[in-house]
Amino acid sequence: MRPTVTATETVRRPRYETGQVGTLARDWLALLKPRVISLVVFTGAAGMMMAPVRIDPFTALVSIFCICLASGAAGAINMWYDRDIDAVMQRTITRPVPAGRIPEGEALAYGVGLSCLSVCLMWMATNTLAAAILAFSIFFYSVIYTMWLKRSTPQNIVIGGAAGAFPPMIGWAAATGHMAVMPVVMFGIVFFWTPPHFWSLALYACKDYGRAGIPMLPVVHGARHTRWQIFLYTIVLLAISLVPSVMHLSGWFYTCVALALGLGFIGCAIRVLLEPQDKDGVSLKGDKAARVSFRFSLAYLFFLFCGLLGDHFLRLWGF
Ligand code: HEM
Ligand SMILES: CC(C)=CCC/C(C)=C/CC/C(C)=C/COP(=O)(O)OP(=O)(O)O
Repeated sequence: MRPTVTATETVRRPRYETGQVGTLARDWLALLKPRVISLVVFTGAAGMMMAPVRIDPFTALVSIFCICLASGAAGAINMWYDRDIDAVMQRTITRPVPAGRIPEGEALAYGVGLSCLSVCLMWMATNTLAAAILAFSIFFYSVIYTMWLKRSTPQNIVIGGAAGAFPPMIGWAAATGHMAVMPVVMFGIVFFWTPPHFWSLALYACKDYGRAGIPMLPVVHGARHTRWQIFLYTIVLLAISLVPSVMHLSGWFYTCVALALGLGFIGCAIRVLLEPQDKDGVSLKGDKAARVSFRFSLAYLFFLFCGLLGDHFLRLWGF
């Protein structure tokens, strides 16, 4: 059942400029959440490059394009379904569907159409395993996370985070046609990265989520509890990120990168924990530490996977 949104505060709705082709194209692009796609695609490409086989450049490009399409399609379905809550959150009110610039039916058709296209193309270009995981990721993000977990439990992104962790496995499967330990470890890294990534943002977007009636962790259990959870997850993340080193899947270069980034992320989490706050844990400093932690999370994942790739190629070239 679709919960009723309780809008208790009014939010500013921007003026819509009509008749501009560029503006319209930007809206269709915005439906795909392009900045999120960039990192999702990078993790998928990293999974593909870590695979111990040669994949021909054309197939590699098509596979990466399919991950890009699928991630965007899932984002469009997410924005179609969430149009009611996006319309009451300051952060999302300008999105094309709640702002009325793209009709909801067209957004849904776009998301479903691109989903089918991405899976079919992946299947034709690579193999059944890669296409199946791709289809499952779309289903997991748009149905399991968006339609079910997001509105029903504060553990929504812990479980739902699996959707965003599949791309390295998809990349690997596209290159090899089977699974192995390395892509599963990469899945684990993204899986445990997602909670500190998202909860850092949730700390400063808490009012928005509360207004929309979404049970995000800080809304349900408060900011103090969320700060501790971020800290604990960064510790678990450091441990998981060292699994490739412990299992001798990576060498000294990756170990150094993972240690430095992991300690950096824990440092951010400690700053979030110690930030001046009121008795409920609400920041007295405009959530500065949480904003830094969110930005760091993005850099963390990018550079950690760069570390894995760097190590892989260093070893391949005999260093
Ligand atoms: C279910 C898991 C996830 C949740 C709930 C989540 C949540 C969010 C939210 C709410 C934002 C802010 C978006 C906005 O303001 O429009 C964001 C930004 C971002 N997320 Fe995540 N995220 C998840 C997983 C991922 C994954 C797996 C990746 C990539 C591997 C990722 C990459 C990014 C990037 C790059 C941004 C910045 C976008 C920008 O600059 O506008 N996220 N995330
Ligand atoms: C290949 C494939 C299908 C990949 C999917 C990748 C994936 C799960 C990305 C999640 C990214 C994201 C911004 C989630 C936020 O959703 P939200 O609805 O909580 O955030 P919002 O409030 O900004 O809409």
